[in-house]
Amino acid sequence: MSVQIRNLCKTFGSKKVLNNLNITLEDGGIYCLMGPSGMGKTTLLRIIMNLESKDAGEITGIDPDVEISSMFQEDRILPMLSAVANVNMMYEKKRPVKEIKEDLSQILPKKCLRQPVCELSGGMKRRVSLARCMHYQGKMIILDEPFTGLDMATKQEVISYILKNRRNRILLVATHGIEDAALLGAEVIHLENCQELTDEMQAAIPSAQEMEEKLGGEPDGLISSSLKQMLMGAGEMSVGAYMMRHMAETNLKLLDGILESEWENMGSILDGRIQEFEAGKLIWNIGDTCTEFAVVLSGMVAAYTESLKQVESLVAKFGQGRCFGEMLPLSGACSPVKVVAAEDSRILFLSREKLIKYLNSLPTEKDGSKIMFSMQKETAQYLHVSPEALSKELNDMERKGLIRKEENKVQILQPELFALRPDSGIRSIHK
Ligand SMILES: Nc1ncnc2c1ncn2[C@@H]1O[C@H](COP(=O)(O)OP(=O)(O)OP(=O)(O)O)[C@@H](O)[C@H]1O
Repeated sequence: MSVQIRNLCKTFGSKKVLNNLNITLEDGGIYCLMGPSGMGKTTLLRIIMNLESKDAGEITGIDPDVEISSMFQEDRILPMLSAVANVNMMYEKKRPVKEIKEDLSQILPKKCLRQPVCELSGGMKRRVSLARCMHYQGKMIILDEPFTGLDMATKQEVISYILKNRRNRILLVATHGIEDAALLGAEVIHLENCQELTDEMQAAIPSAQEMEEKLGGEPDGLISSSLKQMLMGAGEMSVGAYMMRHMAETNLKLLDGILESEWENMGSILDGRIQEFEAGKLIWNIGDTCTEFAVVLSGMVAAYTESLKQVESLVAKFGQGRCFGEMLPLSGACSPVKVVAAEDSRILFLSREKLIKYLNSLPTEKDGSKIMFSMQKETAQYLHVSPEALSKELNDMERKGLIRKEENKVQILQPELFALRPDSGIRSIHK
């Protein structure tokens, strides 16, 4: 059953904060709550959680006392307990420490898991709070500014953790970053669009001109929200580059099931070559045709895409054991990204031809085409649309002249519609 917020009103003294607010949160939906600072995001979340009284209106479809797990703007963790103990407190019947440690090590360095959390950095404490929240069972997860203090790479790890552990619960995240919505595959709820604005509220909202100055051009409302977010988050990234980022987030590995110790051997079986790259050296350039499949044997590589304005944006980082650009050699596509060694790295390149033969000889679920199919399905799920809806949206956009679909790429013809905030995560990182 969906959660319905109807005609909600809240006043503090003489200040109207929420005025006849209406929002519906569908079962299993992912939402980002956005709005100018002071617009009432935290107040709304607190009312949903029954921590703040409302003046009028009703919220149905959720029992706030037992069905909501939440992460507040401040970390509500016990400072003298370890991360593991803080998380294990969420269970009446304690879970094995090993299990909690394994879970936490997805977002925290292993060595800090048994330390009192008061000794951890601000960003680490945020992650302990988040893990506690994710471990509580319920119907809805509420996160208030969960990404403060996290760099882009950590944020991607944390988002991947959230998506993996969400288990189809409603996810409502208050945030200021539009790229967070794209990374989460969330529908954006603009608080100012869901209520009757008083003159005072209206005055607090930046004007279109102020927004334009701040954002460098407002995106148009032509395109459906999930796809628009995908493209905004992706900048002028091709679908291939976007999928690459998605793969980094979801930790998909084509070589899953093959022992790490076997990878170098695969090099000899599959006509592979190992090459060393010093930090900063270019591995793949945009537009290179990929005929080889690359595995990071040691070090770290970073993939960047380039916008029409020549701004480079980090797509994803791939560390030891990760394969990058899996889809590209398999489909024989041109590289939509530039890959650079972020540290001194050893890369194993496998021949595409031999690799495909090898994959075809594997049991059917390891077959290349099936992997490609599941990737598409995953991307559609990640964007929170059905695969049919995804392809329909792309067709509609093509008809409107917004994009041109190529075999493996989507070229954006009107980039101004997808303008990015200059302060979004999509920024010039690499010169
Ligand atoms: N307990 C309170 N008493 C009086 N005023 C309050 C109280 N809580 C919030 N407010 C006011 O209500 C308005 C909305 O605050 P709220 O924290 O919900 O905004 P927000 O959108 O979450 O802001 P931010 O993005 O900066 O976190 C602000 O003007 C704030 O000063």
